[in-house]
Amino acid sequence: MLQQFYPQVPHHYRYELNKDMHLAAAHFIPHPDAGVCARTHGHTYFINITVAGDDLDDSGFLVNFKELKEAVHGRWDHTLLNDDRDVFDPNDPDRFPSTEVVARVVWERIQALLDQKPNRPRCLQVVVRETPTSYVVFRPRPGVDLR
Ligand SMILES: Nc1nc2c(c(=O)[nH]1)N=C([C@H](O)[C@H](O)COP(=O)(O)OP(=O)(O)OP(=O)(O)O)CN2
Ligand SMILES: [Zn+2]
Repeated sequence: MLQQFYPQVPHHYRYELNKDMHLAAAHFIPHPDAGVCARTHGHTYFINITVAGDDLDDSGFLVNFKELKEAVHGRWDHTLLNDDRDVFDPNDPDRFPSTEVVARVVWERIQALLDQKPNRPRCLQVVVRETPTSYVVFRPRPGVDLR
């Protein structure tokens, strides 16, 4: 995919899959220090999700690629991210829709999906590219975010 890159996550799982997707969404950062980003504007986010595990499910999948897309694209494509008040909060900087927070909440949503699977895959990394020149990598802390 154009503009995509693949930082490696060290691990010892037998399988690793990666799912790329893009997401058209608007947002604003609700803080005066954000400058022009405090105004509503849009991006085509490029997202890469890395999932790993030792065991496959009954379909021979670590997890169905389509489920990963639905969990993220299905929720936020063509939306104003700030409107999703279950996830984003204008009164809490840790829940502003910055690239950092978007990367973390994508991880949280994907890992919650994976936690329901009997083969227990893990999401090891989420990359969110907001513009051609700006991206964030989120990796869970083993034993803290990821069990
Ligand atoms: N650490 C962060 N910094 C900024 C974020 C962010 O989410 N995390 N977001 C913004 C704006 O929302 C903006 O959309 C992106 O900013 P920027 O990369 O500066 O965009 P440009 O296209 O103007 O970048 P150039 O490289 O200067 O062309 C701002 N900061
Ligand atoms: Zn922006």
